[in-house]
Parts: sequence; C-alpha cells; structure tokens
Amino acid sequence: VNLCSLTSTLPVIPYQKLTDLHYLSKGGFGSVFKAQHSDWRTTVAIKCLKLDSPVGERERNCLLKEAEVLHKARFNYIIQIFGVCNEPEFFCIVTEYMSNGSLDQLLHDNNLYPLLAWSLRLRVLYEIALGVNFLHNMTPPLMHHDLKTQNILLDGEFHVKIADFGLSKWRQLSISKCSGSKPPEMGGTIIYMPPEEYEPSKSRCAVVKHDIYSYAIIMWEVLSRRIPFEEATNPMQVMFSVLRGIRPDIGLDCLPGDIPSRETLINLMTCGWTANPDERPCFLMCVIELEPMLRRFDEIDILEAVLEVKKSKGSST
Ligand SMILES: CNC(=O)c1cc(Oc2ccc(NC(=O)Nc3ccc(SCC(=O)O)c(F)c3)c(F)c2)ccn1
Repeated sequence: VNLCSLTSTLPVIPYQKLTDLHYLSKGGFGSVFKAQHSDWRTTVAIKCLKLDSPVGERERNCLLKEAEVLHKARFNYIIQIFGVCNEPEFFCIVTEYMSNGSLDQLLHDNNLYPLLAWSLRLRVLYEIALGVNFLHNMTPPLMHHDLKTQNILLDGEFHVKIADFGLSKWRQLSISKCSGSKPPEMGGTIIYMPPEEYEPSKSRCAVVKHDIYSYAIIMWEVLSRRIPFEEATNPMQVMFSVLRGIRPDIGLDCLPGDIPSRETLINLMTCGWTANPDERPCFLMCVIELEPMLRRFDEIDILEAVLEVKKSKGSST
C-alpha cells in the first residue's frame, strides 16, 4: 500500500489525540477500543494491532490495506473511516463509533429489546442490501464474504453500517492460500457461508454469489429473531444439513403471518439461499424488490419504532 497516497487524503491522527480508551473486543489479529478524539470532541472506535507484539510489517500492511479499502468504499451504509494513527509503537484505524452496537445484539437480546417493529426490521434489511449493493458496484467489485449479524453495526438512530471485525482479506489470503474464501474465524460461524464454499478447492473463482447467501440467512434471522440452525450441536451438522438442502424453517411459527410483504420477503430469502449460486439474485435486484416495501411506511412509523426500541433499552439498562 502506498502510504503517502493513502494519508494524502486520509487524516493522520496523532496517538496523543486519542484519549479515554476503553477495550471493546478482540478481532482476528487486532483489538478494538472505544476512544475520545480530544480535538474533534467525538467518540471514535479504533482498531489496532496487538499492543503487546511488536508491530510486524505484515500486520501493519494489513491494517493499511483495510484503511485503503474503507477509504475507497465510503458510503452511507458502510462504516466511516476518520483516519489512521501511524506511529512506530502504535498503529490503528480510526472509525466512527456505532453507539447501538451490532444487529446480533439488537435481535437476540430479547429482554433488552422486547419489541422490534417490522418497519424498523425492514429498514435494517433494506440498508444492509444498499450497503452490499454499493460494494458490489465498485470498480473492481468488492465482495464482503463475511456478512453476519455481528458485522452489521447500528448508529445512534439505528441506521445500519456494514463493518468487518475480522482479519482483512489480504491477511486472510496469505493464511488461506488464496482459496478465494475466508476460513471461518477461530470460533467463527459457518451458518452464513454458502455450501459451495465449504470445500474451498471446489469454490469457483467467481464468488460473486457468496454475499447474497449470507444476506438471505440474515433476512431469516431479522424476521424470526432466532439463531439459524440453533438446534445443530456442531458446525459439521449444519454443513451436512445445508448440503442436503435443509434451510431455516420458513413456517408461520418462525416467520409470523403479520410480516408485511411476507410472501415477497420469503421468495427473496429462498432465492438468495438456493444451492445453485447462479439462481441467486444480485443485490441490485434485491434492493429494487425491497424499495416498494419501505415506501409503505411513512417516516413517522419508523421514528416511532426507533423510539420504542430506545425506550425499552433505556428502561431495562
Ligand atoms: C458499540 N460499538 C462498537 O463496538 C464499534 C466498534 C467498531 O470497531 C470496528 C469495527 C470494524 C472495523 N473495520 C471494518 O469494519 N473494516 C472493514 C473493511 C472492509 C469492509 S468491505 C470489504 C470487506 O469486508 O473486506 C468493511 F465493510 C469494513 C473497525 F475499523 C473498527 C466500530 C464502531 N463501533
């Protein structure tokens, strides 16, 4: 990565400007902290290399590559990069802080968020599709290949931003020897991985239809608020079921009858997770299908849904 080309358009943030660090989570090779920027007076998230190990050239390059990708992929529904902090003893990416955490938490902390209106759930699905559609429209197209509810973040108004906590692709490639697909992170999940990727050797070079499979699983998860394949005791069981054509249950007890446009959503979901990648829709088609659904809700509906979630969150915390 050409450092000066990157930092010529991306702010370089001095380490001493990042104060009040709080540990958030550990990524594939880095750690994520919440911090304050002392001049910008705003909360940021920083993704940095392990502070203990000396910052190796490879790791540094990884993070630089990620910064470059994020810088090029600026869009409403992709996490925003503010800058990089590039000092001999400290190297990190600085992004916006997403105060409402991940979609995973929103969906499965049932006691925290008892009510989740359909209008907000559909806006979440629509914004994920807009974000991924943007990545696929880049030149060259950028594939995510690790879409999961843990990588979908929510800002203060519960708008979606697509993120990727994992290892960056470059480092993935060096590890997975260019299998074209990311090995599931240690302790990662395979429920969002399309069956053709189970055997990397067989995976066709055009892995364009990976993200849409993951998205279909996420659709089911958002509409059912259940964990896909929850009954499986180990990943192998999931893989065998999926290879036999088993998919999450689209019956009324998982997907209630009162879901608006239930029929269309289920068609989109089942097309998205079909075994043959060529039969899966592209994200442009996905977004066009979802647009009329969102138009049915007026802005007040969605704002009330956001208020309802904020109140339930406020009351239970
Ligand atoms: C409660 N709030 C939080 O805990 C919190 C944590 C947080 O930490 C980070 C999470 C992720 C990243 N990095 C990242 O998202 N990178 C990335 C790279 C490539 C692509 S697109 C192609 C592809 O996927 O390869 C992409 F969409 C994203 C980061 F820098 C910081 C940020 C905000 N809030």
